Amino acid sequence: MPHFLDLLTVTRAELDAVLARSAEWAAGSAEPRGPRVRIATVFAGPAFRTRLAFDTAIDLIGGHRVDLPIALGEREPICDTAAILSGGVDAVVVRHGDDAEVRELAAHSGVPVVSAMTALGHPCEVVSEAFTLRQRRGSLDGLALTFVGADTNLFRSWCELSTRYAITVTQLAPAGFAAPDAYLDGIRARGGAVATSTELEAACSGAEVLYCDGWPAAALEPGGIRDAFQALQVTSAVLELTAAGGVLMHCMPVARGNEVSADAFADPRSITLAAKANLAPSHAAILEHALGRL
Ligand SMILES: NC(=O)NCCC[C@H](N)C(=O)O
Repeated sequence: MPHFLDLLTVTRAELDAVLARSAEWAAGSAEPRGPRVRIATVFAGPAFRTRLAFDTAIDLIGGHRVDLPIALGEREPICDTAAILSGGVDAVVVRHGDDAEVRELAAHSGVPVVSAMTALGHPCEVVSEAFTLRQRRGSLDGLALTFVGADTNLFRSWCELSTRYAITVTQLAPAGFAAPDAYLDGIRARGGAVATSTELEAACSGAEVLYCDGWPAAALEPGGIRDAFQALQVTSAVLELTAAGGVLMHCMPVARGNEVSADAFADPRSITLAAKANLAPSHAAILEHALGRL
């Protein structure tokens, strides 16, 4: 079953096909393939952008979206939810914090399961951001990306992508917020190129992409940790350190004045909003991949 739960269990060839198909959807030149499908969405939280993107994506590929306001694992065993979904829809898109529970759903599912974010990964978002960068520079290979933030789901999906393309991912975070060495070594063992840094200038100098995530909850309180994150804020001056053509991307929602200054976010080098416009086309391609249509 071609589930889409992370970027380690898809091949580079499959990702290439997803990116190529994303370009067709983005250009408005694609037509749905195959018969009409029914796709369930199970989203924890508001998931504003993700709902919008998947609703559009499902519409693009010729599907009907069945939005299910259920909380995975809350009222029945996940295997029972999986059994009902398998009989009722052609694929399931799920946003749920507990990564293991999403994998449990997939393990029991007779239809493809696509992760629309867990605490450990955000593969669809990163594919969409990567698609945006590929459109700009022609290829992903050779990309140097500095991830500004804690060890988050988005950071991990970028690390995973670095095992599929020649991307170097450097995490810039205060001491104590770097991803564990065991995780980073696992990525390296799979061919990924990952590093960590606590030094703003060193980590951002020459980067092609500064990718920001929001602060962890602990950094929102006044005091030491907040100050440590504040010191790594991406400002216009930090953007000046990047390589020629360097860009800023933010996963959103953005907290201006925290991880990024208002002027840096508004800078023409911030391609965040252009990237978000690529969510629907790339998600359409991911769904087609999961449905075996690429
Ligand atoms: N565009 C998005 O889906 N953003 C998600 C925010 C990611 C953040 N690390 C979170 O887990 O809340």
